Amino acid sequence: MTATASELTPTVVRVAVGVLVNDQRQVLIARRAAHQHQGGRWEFPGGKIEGRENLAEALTREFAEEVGLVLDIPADLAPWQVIEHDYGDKRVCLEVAQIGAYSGQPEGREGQEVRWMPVQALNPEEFPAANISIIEALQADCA
Ligand SMILES: Nc1nc2c([nH]c(=O)n2[C@H]2C[C@H](O)[C@@H](COP(=O)(O)OP(=O)(O)OP(=O)(O)O)O2)c(=O)[nH]1
Ligand SMILES: [Mg+2]
Repeated sequence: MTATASELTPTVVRVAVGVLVNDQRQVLIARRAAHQHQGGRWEFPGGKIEGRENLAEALTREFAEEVGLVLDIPADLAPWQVIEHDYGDKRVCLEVAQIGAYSGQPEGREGQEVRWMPVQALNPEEFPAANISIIEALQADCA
């Protein structure tokens, strides 16, 4: 029997991820809730790209919902990195963007821990495995 396209191509979840570095070379991170996929690990704020959203729209919505920040980013923001990763239980494609400007004070709007972490202190082992190339690039940039 011939396999259907959906059997051959497991769903890849598109995720918008925002990397926000302040002028003290600290990056905004949040702790994923225990019940979530990759629960307990630190992440860069973001989430699933919904419907017809583009990257800027998804990041704007997620940063408002999750950390209460208003982003000042171009509507046609292009990803800095695109990372496909297969966790075994879930396949993701992270569209990672650097956030140039924002307003507001970050707070965990969903009860999660949120903090500014010095870029050089980021430990890849505390993040989802897909994040390694993000952390390596940030640490090289800020070295
Ligand atoms: N936000 C974010 N997600 C990441 C990172 N690294 C990484 O592998 N992921 C994965 C974990 C999840 O499988 C997926 C993000 O999905 P999510 O469940 O947080 O999406 P969401 O914010 O829309 O949350 P929800 O409403 O569905 O709970 O991407 C990261 O640095 N930030
Ligand atoms: Mg999220």
